[in-house]
Amino acid sequence: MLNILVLHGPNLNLLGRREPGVYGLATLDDITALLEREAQTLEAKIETLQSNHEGVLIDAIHDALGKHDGILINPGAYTHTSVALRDAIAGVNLPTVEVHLSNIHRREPFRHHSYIAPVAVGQISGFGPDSYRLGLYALVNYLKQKS
Ligand SMILES: O=C1C[C@@](O)(C(=O)O)C[C@@H](O)[C@@H]1O
Repeated sequence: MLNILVLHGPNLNLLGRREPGVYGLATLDDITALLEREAQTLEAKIETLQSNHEGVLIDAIHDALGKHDGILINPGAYTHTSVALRDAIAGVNLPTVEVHLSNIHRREPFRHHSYIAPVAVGQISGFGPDSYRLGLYALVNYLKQKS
């Protein structure tokens, strides 16, 4: 059974009350429940972590080696700032899919650039909680085709 690490970056613990006009009303628990259901359908397993700290996310990526087959990540604002997160993903070389609730490309210019995208298999952006569901689906299918 494929084992996927789901990572959420800073401020995503506030989902549900954080800028609902941009991010909607779903909480992180709602998204985890959605992903658990999708994982069951795909016959995959997920493990979830949210952190507001760059180093904790980097450690989790390192720890994924040998434990997880792929990574689904919403890096939050670290998308646009973190060379270290990008290097961690490149370093472990585990297939990674980047997701965003909002469409980062139709928002402020500083959100248009992602340090993560060049080291990801792909990016899904703009579909609210469905970005995660579609991302998990795409990642699992990618891994199944590879093996
Ligand atoms: O924290 C976030 C959330 C986000 O990653 C999204 O899911 O739409 C988009 C980022 O620009 C922002 O900093």
